[in-house]
This record gives sequence, structure tokens and C-alpha cells, in this order.
Amino acid sequence: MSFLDISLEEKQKALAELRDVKQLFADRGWFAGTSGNLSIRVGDFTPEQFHFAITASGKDKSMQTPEDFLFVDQQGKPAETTRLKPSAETLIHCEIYRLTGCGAIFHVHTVFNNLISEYFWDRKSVPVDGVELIKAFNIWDEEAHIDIPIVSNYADIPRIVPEVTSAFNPQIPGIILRKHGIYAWGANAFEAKRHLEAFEFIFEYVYRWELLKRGG
Ligand SMILES: CSCCC(=O)C(=O)COP(=O)(O)O
Ligand SMILES: [Zn+2]
Repeated sequence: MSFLDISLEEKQKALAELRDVKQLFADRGWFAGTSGNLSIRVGDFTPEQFHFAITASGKDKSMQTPEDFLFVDQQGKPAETTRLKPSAETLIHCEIYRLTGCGAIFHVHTVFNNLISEYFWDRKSVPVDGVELIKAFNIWDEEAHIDIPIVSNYADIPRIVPEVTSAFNPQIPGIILRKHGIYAWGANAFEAKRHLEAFEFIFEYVYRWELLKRGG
């Protein structure tokens, strides 16, 4: 499906959803210093061809302007004529869509996701035991154990892509970049938001539990 075949209505719906999520996360302080990026996929999906709307690079994401988003293709190239630059991390979105066929991907930098990524860097994953919010990932086992993958944070984004490919676990809808932030995804914006919120809750819980175990 070419970008032109995707209805205007679907494109506008994606942009409206991105605007709402961006405002909500901004109000939570989740876009410190222009960090973070958000995307929603539109149109049909094959791993070889897809399109998505993504935040423009370097913007103050706590502000709403007419130039906050643009549409790109599966290679991260603008799908329309625009002077906007897609997020510097667009290739990570491309790879997550390619691997999952998901509908939305949200990336935020928080103090807890940064701290926890460094604390567990040696094991390349954050272990989580029996926290109720694991159910937000549709994992319903009692006292479930999960490992949330952590990958390197290279300055050269294309170098991160194969790490995402290797670390990807279809059961866990998120990947942490070391001392950088979390990428969470879902079938749609509602699910990606639920997953992101669950990850952030879990990171704070694990961080505080580690402190408590040390008598802190
Ligand atoms: C200022 S934070 C460094 C870049 C980053 O990690 C990020 O999430 C925002 O980059 P973008 O190009 O999407 O604005
Ligand atoms: Zn980032």
C-alpha cells in the first residue's frame, strides 16, 4: 500500500492521538530537555512496507505546534514533502515495527528507567518477580517472572538497531536503552500507553525494592 492510498481520515486520527498522548506525557514531565519520541502506524503492514507518523526531531515536546509530527516510511524517510526532520531515533521505531507489526511506539527518558538500566546492565535485563502490573503485558501467571531487555546506547543510532533485533522478546513489549530511556509498544496507542505506564511503575518498584533490601 502506498502512502497516498491511506485515507486522510486515518492519518488525521493518528495525528490527533499523538497530540493527546504527547500532551499527557508532557504533563507528567516525561519529555525533559526535548527528550522522547512517539509514533503511530497508519495503513496496511508488511515487514517490507509500512508508514507511521512520528514526532519531529529536537522539538520541545511540552509545546503543541502545527509542526510536531511527520509521516515516514519503513526506512524512516519522509513520506511527504516536508521541511521537518523525523526523530533522530526513527530507525529504532522502524525496526520495532518491522519485528512486531505493532500500531504505536512510545519512548521516554525518566530517572527511574535510566537508573535501573545501569544497575542491571551487567545482566542486560531487569528481572521482575511477581509484580501485579506484569499483567498489563497480558502475562497472567501467578508470581510471574519477566526479564526486560537492556541494550547498548550508542551515539550512532544504526548501531543500536541490531541490538534491538537480538534483544527482542515477543512476550515483553519494551526494550530499555542503557542510561537513555525505554521504548514501549502496543497494538494501538491505548495499549502502548498501558505498557509504558506499567514499565515505569515496575522500574520505580524494583529500584525502591533494591534500596529497601540494602536497608536504605
Ligand atoms: C535531548 S535527548 C537526546 C535525543 C533523544 O534521546 C531523544 O529521545 C529525542 O530525540 P528526537 O530526535 O526524537 O527529538
Ligand atoms: Zn531518546
